[in-house]
Amino acid sequence: MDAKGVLSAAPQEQTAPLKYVQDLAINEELPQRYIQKDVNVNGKQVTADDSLSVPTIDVSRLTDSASIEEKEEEMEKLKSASISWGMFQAVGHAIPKSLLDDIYNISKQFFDLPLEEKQKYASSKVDEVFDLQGFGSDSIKETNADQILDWSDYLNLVNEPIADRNLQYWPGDASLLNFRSTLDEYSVQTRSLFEIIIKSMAKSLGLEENAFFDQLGDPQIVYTTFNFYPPCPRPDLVYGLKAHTDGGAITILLPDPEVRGLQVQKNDQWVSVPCVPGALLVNIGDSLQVMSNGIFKSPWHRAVTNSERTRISLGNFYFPHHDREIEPVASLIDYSNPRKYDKVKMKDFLAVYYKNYSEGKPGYDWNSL
Ligand SMILES: O=C(O)CCC(=O)C(=O)O
Ligand SMILES: [Fe+2]
Repeated sequence: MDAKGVLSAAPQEQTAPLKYVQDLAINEELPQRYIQKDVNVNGKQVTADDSLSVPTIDVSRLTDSASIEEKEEEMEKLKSASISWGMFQAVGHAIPKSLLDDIYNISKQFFDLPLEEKQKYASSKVDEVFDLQGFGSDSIKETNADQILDWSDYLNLVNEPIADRNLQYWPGDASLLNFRSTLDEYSVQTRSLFEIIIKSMAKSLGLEENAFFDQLGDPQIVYTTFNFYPPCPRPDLVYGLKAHTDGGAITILLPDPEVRGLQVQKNDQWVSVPCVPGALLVNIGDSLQVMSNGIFKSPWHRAVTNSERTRISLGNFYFPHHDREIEPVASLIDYSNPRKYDKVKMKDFLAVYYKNYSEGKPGYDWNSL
């Protein structure tokens, strides 16, 4: 999501953030509540097996500019990546490198603003279900007093539908020139990429191309989250973002072009995701895992910290509308793959998802409640 703050299980007061992590990184000793108790965050669990690497999909080969053979071949790769990893590097996506550079630079400029300026866009308490927007940092939720905090600040925005944008949280030109126009341009382009991917994913399973897309409803909800991870004095003990699954159908992530930090779990091992210039990282979220009846995986992933360099990432999260009900596509249910999930209203799904998220559990365990 994000996850981390955009959603809230129920209307409730939220404890104000203790501090922005950017401040902590400069000024203070590491507070206890960021320290993981039982893991060596950057330790042995990370695989050294070089043959385990996140697959790459050439999106240009999924479009009409490709031959039938190319399309079939790439669709097969997409299917296999979605089943076995739930994550891939998207290349050939037609979004100009200059636009990726612009949106990255704007993100960096936002976090570089003086704190008083950023606080103009600060998240306030949760006043509506599923609505914590703005600039903030991880905070202890009432539902989970033992929560260990993530070493990151964020700016969360509802991006689509455009009518639902809450512009008080969107840095305006007086703070940061071109923030809105650049994010707009980036979002138009990532939306086309999202549609190509989700339709190709349906076709790769032999479904009609809108089988997943239509379940998302109209309007769909798109959240944009900017993640800012300052250098951390104890990267061995502290997560930038604790392990989680994303809740939407698909996430399109612009990872930091130079600083690694994202890790994804595969075969019970953590695999570090390399920086690939010009690529976007796509991952499946819990709602698409449900719609695909568990055939596609919503991967368990996390961001680790480092002691030297700031890292920034930017995610666009494509969600079904809160009022939609989602369920496995009927033709993906059969004797060999019986129904894994009941029909569920997104609102109910998200309430459980967010609770699980803050407790460090996979969101899709909602079905066990
Ligand atoms: O910073 C990253 O690489 C991961 C971000 C992420 O997983 C998220 O925002 O949900
Ligand atoms: Fe994520």
